[in-house]
Amino acid sequence: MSTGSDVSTHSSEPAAWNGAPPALALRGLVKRFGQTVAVGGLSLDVPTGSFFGLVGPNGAGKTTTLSLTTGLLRPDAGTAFVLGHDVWSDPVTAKRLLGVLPDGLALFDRLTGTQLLEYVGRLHGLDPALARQRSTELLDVLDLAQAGNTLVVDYSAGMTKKIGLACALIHGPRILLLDEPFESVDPVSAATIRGILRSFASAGGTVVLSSHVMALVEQLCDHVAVIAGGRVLASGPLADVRGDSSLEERFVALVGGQRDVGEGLAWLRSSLG
Ligand SMILES: Nc1ncnc2c1ncn2[C@@H]1O[C@H](COP(=O)(O)OP(=O)(O)OP(=O)(O)O)[C@@H](O)[C@H]1O
Repeated sequence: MSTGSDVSTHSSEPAAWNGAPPALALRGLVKRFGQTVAVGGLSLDVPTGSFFGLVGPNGAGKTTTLSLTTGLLRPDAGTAFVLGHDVWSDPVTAKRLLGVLPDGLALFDRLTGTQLLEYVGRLHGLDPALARQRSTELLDVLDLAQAGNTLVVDYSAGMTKKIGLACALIHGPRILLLDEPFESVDPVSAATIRGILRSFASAGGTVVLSSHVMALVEQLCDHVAVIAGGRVLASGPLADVRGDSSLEERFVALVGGQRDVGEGLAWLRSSLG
């Protein structure tokens, strides 16, 4: 397991690999928004073929880190390598390898689900017949077939998440980067998505997901990184990070800050009497 202290020894120098590069190598990523340091010198390796969980408290910098990794946000310092390709100096190659489900994704929501998927497939260079075949299959597997002719703007939150996932999958990426993929998704669809992701990983694909649900991360992921304050507090194989405790206990111990309400919010209780 690596911890925040040894992570700080990474630099933002170009990476050199011993053998095959990892799926993702983040090197000294920094991103500020005004006075806020969202990501403060974050370095992390995601092994190829791993099922990697990113966990951290609200505002820890998970979404910003994923956006820096996918080229959606430009870092103030540092860079990200996708299978050895620098996201900023070789963006086309790097992005072709990625399937991304961003947080609060902006979809072309005046298209129907079918149109959107075929459009995204064509953008990725699929020929029309293949884009259509894959979109039909994805809509079917994700239980969206009935909604294929509905405008995406009229989808529920969970349906929007699922069509976003389908968009991330349609070109057959090597690495999936998924920001809260299970948020708002019903249990049956969640089981389907778990099945899709597991079969992708067991075929050699790499999955990186962020989640606040520790039980889910423990169930799915073989590697995990705990992020807080824009830095990695711990990362490595799940069993090493977790140790003898549950991931949730380890998370709370690392991150701290749990508030005891005590006598506070008295007005909330008194209004009941
Ligand atoms: N576009 C932005 N403008 C200003 N501040 C931002 C912006 N995006 C993120 N931040 C700030 O950067 C920090 C990290 O935010 P980020 O969304 O990356 O955290 P997170 O770990 O994904 O949080 P959550 O679990 O709540 O989704 C927070 O303090 C947030 O307020």
